[in-house]
Amino acid sequence: MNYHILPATDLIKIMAGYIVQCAKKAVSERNRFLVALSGGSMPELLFPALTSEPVFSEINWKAWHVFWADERCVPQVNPESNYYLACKHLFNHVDIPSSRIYTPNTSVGPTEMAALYQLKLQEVFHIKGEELPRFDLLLLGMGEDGHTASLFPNHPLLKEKNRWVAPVFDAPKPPPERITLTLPVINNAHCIIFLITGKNKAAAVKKIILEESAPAPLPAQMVKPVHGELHWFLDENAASELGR
Ligand SMILES: O=C(O)[C@H](O)[C@@H](O)[C@H](O)[C@H](O)COP(=O)(O)O
Repeated sequence: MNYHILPATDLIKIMAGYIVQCAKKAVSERNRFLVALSGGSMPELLFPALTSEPVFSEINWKAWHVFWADERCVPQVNPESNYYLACKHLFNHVDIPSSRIYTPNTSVGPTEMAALYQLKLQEVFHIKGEELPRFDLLLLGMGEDGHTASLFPNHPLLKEKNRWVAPVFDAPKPPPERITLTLPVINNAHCIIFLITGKNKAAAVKKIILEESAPAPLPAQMVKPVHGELHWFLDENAASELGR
């Protein structure tokens, strides 16, 4: 795991630079960039750094294929929707073809929404047989309880082995109904970058980094790419209990 601890403005600049490199590598090796976004504070904090110079022109936006690590089961026009936030802070400012933005269908219930999203992954990643989708980049946040995507502490979905996308009916962070990528898919990514800011995350960050061998690991702690890179970008507030 690689930690980057910096004041918030520098943190976002450096993180944007990593995203540029990751996208360039994917495009040069595989001709496209498969990324999954998160919601929460990330769109507002990070996306303005991607949509403005010097980063904006460094990115081949037409090569992006965009999924979500999780989505809330709310209409897409609802400000609680992760798609809505991505539109506001990213899609409205860049030229990603709309056919490459894979928005979960929120007009059906969580079970069908998750199943349809899994089929979409299968189609776009050209999966046949037993393989797992392999994202070039997953952008993840972490809640103060240590949840990531919509995988919450002590939830049975932390043990999911088969499904790539699962419905959630009981998220402790509202809204309760969501869909989420599961750990096997998350941990199969080429690169995973967490953005974690704010003092309210400091206790969970401390627990994860300094008490690594706790008996019940927090969801964010279970994110360990099998054959990929893991980066944690922490602002000084989130890192404030690390006793550096
Ligand atoms: O839709 C969501 O709720 C998210 O994708 C979720 O996993 C988020 O990333 C964390 O809760 C952190 O959110 P904050 O950055 O707002 O603390």
